[in-house]
Amino acid sequence: MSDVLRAICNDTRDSVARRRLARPESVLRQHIADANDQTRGFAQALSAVADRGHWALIAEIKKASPSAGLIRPDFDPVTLAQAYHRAGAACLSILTEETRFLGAEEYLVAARAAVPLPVLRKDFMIDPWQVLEARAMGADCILLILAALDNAQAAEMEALAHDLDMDVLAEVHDEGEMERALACLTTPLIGVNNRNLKTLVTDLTTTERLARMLPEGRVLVAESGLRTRDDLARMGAVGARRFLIGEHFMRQPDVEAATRALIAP
Ligand SMILES: O=P(O)(O)OC[C@@H](O)[C@@H](O)c1c[nH]c2ccccc12
Repeated sequence: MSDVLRAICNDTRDSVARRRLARPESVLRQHIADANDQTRGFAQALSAVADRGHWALIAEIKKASPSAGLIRPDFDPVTLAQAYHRAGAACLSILTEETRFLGAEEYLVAARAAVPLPVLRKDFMIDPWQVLEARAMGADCILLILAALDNAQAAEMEALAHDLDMDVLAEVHDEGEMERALACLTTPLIGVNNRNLKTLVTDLTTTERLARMLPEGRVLVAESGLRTRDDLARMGAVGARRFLIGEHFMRQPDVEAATRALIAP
């Protein structure tokens, strides 16, 4: 069986080596200092919505994916960000991985400038340099995929993100990764990915199984494969109030209407 995650991380390692030559750590740090841009409070924005009893949506901007191929040919990150914002999304998630997801740093920069929402940089973080890069491009939160990291790497990247005032979404897919995330990370945001990144198979019972492992002080983000109000209700039944949804919205001609329809009370 081919391991998609491993292949993507290998490509990412090469691409990071190239990008780092153009913008070494000192350059990124100077850029961050010069920009003097405040982050927007990603976890806080989700809680503000969830605590009022509404579904808190992290709305994803994604042109393509390894499982679906090209999802949205007429892709415009600014139009999509504005539609999500008008529809009441709490936050955005923007793919910056270039090879398999056809993402780009420019998409994140342009979308974030167009709306006041906090933004997750959705990428495969395997090197602390990428955390600085994320902050330099304007990310308010980074994703740490436990399946791609050992505990020491995850903890180091989380500490750096927090130093830079970014939030961290820890992503897990099985019991072992959940235990590791809870043991080595302090972030409240625990994402359960219903999609196995090694096989790309999606199964909503993943969140149902892992939700019960969450202790007090951590909050669940249900990720991937969510398309219907029934899906959200199912995730809600095990305590999820926060959802990360991309492909379903990217396939809709009217993204604003589809977003409203899914998260309406
Ligand atoms: O498009 P979906 O099935 O609604 O899923 C969104 C998001 O969860 C998915 O893009 C994702 C979750 N974890 C990831 C890690 C890397 C790349 C992508 C992802």
